[in-house]
Amino acid sequence: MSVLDEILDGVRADLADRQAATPLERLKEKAESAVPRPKDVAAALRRPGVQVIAEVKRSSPSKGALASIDDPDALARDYTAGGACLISVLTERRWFNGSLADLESVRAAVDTPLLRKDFVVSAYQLWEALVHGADAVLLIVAALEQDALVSLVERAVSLGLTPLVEVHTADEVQRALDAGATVIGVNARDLKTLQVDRETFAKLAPLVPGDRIKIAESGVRGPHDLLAYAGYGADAVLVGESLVRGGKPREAVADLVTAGAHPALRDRH
Ligand SMILES: O=C(O)c1ccccc1NCC(=O)[C@H](O)[C@H](O)COP(=O)(O)O
Repeated sequence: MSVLDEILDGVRADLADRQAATPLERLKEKAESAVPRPKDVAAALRRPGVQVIAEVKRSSPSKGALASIDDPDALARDYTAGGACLISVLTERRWFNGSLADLESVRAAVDTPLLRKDFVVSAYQLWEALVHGADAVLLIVAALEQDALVSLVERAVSLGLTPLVEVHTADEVQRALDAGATVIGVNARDLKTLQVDRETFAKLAPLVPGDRIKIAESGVRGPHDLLAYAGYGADAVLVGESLVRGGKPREAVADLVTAGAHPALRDRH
């Protein structure tokens, strides 16, 4: 069994518990009564230069505990002050020590668009994302059969959520395009082996049509990695570990944003 399979088993078990506690109809009532329409995440990602997506990440399967992050809203404020265009909030509990409460807390703290970073296998999780303040939601191609991926992309869009469709192989790029993805994340991390290969983006980016938004995920240690990804056409980078471990998240994001704003990178869309 791969790491991804293990993660998905736990996700399905925890999801069943939440569905038993809060029926879908209740989520829908909450969404219709008290939730503003999600923000236009694609517009944020299409701003000039290479954008920075900053992640709230306490732990991970590959590195274990990273940072306690007792105050996710304070971290989100630092990310926003540094210039992040989108904040990724890991909500998976067992491996990442995240929660929907984290998403809700960050939503209350900043106006920056938010990505629910989880292992989505059901439309119920899209409604959860909406109700807890997300503007975008991660859909991992490797975790989904094609019919489920197509259905979840359509459902997310119908709810106003921007699907960030994550790939790691050429076949998954094609599946993402076939599903209508407009925002494609290329994860340098193989979710089955946990190995990080920063060359993955260079290999797959040419397969993504120029009218789609390309995000380079994982392995960004600093501005040099952002510039390397930019050289292969990244519109944005998604960064977790180096930000939560570095001790100065606002400054670290600002350094990445400055690199992404280099004049040579401005006219890219
Ligand atoms: O980070 C992991 O170990 C991991 C393992 C299995 C599935 C997903 C995983 N991480 C989610 C991500 O993709 C990263 O959190 C995100 O791309 C940021 O990566 P990094 O900057 O390297 O922390």
